[in-house]
Amino acid sequence: MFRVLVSDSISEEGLAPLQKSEHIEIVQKHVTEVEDRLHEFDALLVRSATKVTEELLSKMPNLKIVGRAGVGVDNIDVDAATKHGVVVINAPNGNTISTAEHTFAMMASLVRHIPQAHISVKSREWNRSVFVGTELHGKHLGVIGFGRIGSEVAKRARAFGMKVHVYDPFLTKERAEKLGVSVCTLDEVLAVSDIITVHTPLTKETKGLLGEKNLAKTKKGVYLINCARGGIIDEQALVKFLKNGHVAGAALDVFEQEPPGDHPLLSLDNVIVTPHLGASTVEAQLNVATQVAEEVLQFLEGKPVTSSINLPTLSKDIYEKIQSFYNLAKKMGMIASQYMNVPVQEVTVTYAGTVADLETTYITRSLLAGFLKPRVASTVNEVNAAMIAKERGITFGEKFSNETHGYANCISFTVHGEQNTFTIKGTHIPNYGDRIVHLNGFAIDFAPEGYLLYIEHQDRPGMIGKVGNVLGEHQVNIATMQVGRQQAGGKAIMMLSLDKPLDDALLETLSKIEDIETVKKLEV
Ligand SMILES: NC(=O)C1=CN([C@@H]2O[C@H](COP(=O)(O)OP(=O)(O)OC[C@H]3O[C@@H](n4cnc5c(N)ncnc54)[C@H](O)[C@@H]3O)[C@@H](O)[C@H]2O)C=CC1
Ligand SMILES: O=C(O)C(=O)COP(=O)(O)O
Repeated sequence: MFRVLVSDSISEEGLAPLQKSEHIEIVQKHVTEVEDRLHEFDALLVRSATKVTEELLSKMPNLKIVGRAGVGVDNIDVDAATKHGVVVINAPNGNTISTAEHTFAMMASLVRHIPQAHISVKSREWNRSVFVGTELHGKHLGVIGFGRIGSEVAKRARAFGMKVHVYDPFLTKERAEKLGVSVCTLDEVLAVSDIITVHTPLTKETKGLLGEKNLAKTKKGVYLINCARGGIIDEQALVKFLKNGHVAGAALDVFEQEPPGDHPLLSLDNVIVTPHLGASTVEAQLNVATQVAEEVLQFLEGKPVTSSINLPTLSKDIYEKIQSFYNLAKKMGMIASQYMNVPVQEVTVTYAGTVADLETTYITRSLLAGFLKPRVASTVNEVNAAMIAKERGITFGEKFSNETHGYANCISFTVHGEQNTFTIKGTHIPNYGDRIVHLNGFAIDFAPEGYLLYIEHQDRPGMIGKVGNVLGEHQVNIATMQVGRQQAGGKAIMMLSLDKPLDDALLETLSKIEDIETVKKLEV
């Protein structure tokens, strides 16, 4: 049974995929109302109100996934989530149209003074001359951030006969041409626009992007719109430029602090505001809730997520292709880690054959997670494996090669310790399974599963019998056994799979058999 905490107001209808599952219990309460139960939850669903902080995450040790029913994840400490091995997903497309429409509603309201006129008429006034507006037709619209919402705003602006100038450092000319907008530098947008609307995420680069310096580069009488994130337009600077008349008016759906409290902006007549309503439509809420509910359900069922913020995203098709390698890699990592139970500085994974054409980043993360699992007390998985490796000073690299050793695909994993190096090679054979085909310089062939016993010894007659006897005497049944050697009479290895785990005393007994050099138990 999985428990999902829905902390913000999320469409009931959208939660249906989760509600239908008999393996899921949904609790719809704010995180602060279930302080004493936080450790029970496997998934957390939020909008922009709940702050998913490091502190909250550390109170939720069972948490596996945070679903943001919306776009912006600035209320989620994604680095902390990654550190805790918690996947963060969002619903990037579901509220695009609603937010673009809201931006447009704000733009029309702003230049035609609709909110102010509305209040005036409701106050029994009839002041037509005070509310003379300007047309949108023929005006220059500056769009800063030309992603999903910015481009939908631009389409609507073109339909209104506006000229659209776009600044987005990641925008290709090709995409801009397709949408009939002109690509500009930030300074060009600032200089030419009658109205500027921002549609970027809030990042180090965009925080205060429209501050005093850049506002001074705008046309006198410019209108500004922010339906993206509070802080992209610096609020203090905005107050100054509204008061001195350089900025004719501003329409704000978002604020640096939400709610903004008694902010000076709210006292200015040329500022119109809404309480973060961009995504608040029935349609958008249904879309985003359905999207995250479906993804969370899939994830809890062990399937891939498609809109993860802190994992490489995979389509279902690609996931199905890599799944076998992903499992094989994890097991190889676990074996290597237990074999080299010493400090490790560097690991390298090499892909050859069909696997080399797949999304190997994901496979490498799985391998690293398997490798770190026996070494790390806290949760380690594909989400945080790279971060934990880095924290522990383990460098890791990916290579590609043509050496398949006769298999259709081959993954090699080399671990460099202070004194020695260990290499394991594995392959996945469809309809047969995972096989380890090379271990520390020996050709071998075994399934990486269950309780394994690895022995390095001198190749002498009777070695197998001696090991079999000791195990038999201690009631340990051998399920399978594989041997390998470099040359007759030289160094040899045995890999046994056992029906139960070995205790350390028995391991000690085995290591004392003459000509046995190394004994290791490996659990996969
Ligand atoms: N008011 C509301 O209720 C809602 C607000 N939003 C917010 O709207 C914003 C845009 O959302 P989407 O269009 O879905 O995101 P998106 O990711 O599709 O687009 C963002 C664009 O900003 C561009 N960008 C990034 N850094 C930039 C910079 N320094 N200068 C200029 N451009 C930059 C990116 O290249 C990208 O094209 C986000 O902040 C999101 O959180 C989204 C939905 C609802
Ligand atoms: O999706 C976004 O980025 C939004 O800002 C929408 O926020 P909300 O879900 O309405 O609290």
